[in-house]
Amino acid sequence: MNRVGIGYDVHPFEEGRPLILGGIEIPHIRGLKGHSDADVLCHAIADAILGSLGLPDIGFYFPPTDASIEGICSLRILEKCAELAQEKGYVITNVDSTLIAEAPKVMKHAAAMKDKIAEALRIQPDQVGIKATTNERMGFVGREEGMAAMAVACVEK
Ligand SMILES: Nc1ccn([C@@H]2O[C@H](COP(=O)(O)O)[C@@H](O)[C@H]2O)c(=O)n1
Ligand SMILES: C[C@@]1(CO)OP(=O)(O)OP(=O)(O)OC[C@H]1O
Repeated sequence: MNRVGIGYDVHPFEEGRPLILGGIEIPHIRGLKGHSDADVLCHAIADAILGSLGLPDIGFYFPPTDASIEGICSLRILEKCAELAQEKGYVITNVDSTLIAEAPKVMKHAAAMKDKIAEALRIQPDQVGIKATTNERMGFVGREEGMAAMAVACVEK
């Protein structure tokens, strides 16, 4: 059986934090705000996988109220998603994602992000899609107030 899930996330920028996307630190003048490392791309991918498995969303497994996960590396969240898929007898066929951000340009880091995400999900880098677009200067992304990400995941058993 094949199943598909979707995920979406958004985080505001915050001065003085590192910018973590796809499990790597990307040079930029500021990072994203969050209870976790605020890796908006990994969060969208996590929700896509959880959705494909018919499970509750990321906040169920990693509640924003849980002080013990403050600053958690979102690759750990993807590892949990891979565990849950395995427990339910599914393999992750592929994930695809789009980061929506005015700046910085991220595609030069796509290969490094794919490697990290694939390792956490126990799949191959070519099973991980990463794309990026600006928001053509429109809306909160266009004003550089934050970033958004969307993702889909396919699983099979
Ligand atoms: N944060 C971003 C946004 C975009 N890119 C790359 O630039 C290309 C053009 O983006 P437009 O929004 O102007 O269409 C896009 O296809 C990406 O390759 C990026 O690297 N980082
Ligand atoms: C993983 C969590 C934990 O607080 O990360 P946050 O940084 O709060 O990010 P968000 O995408 O708003 O919600 C997911 C949360 O469950």
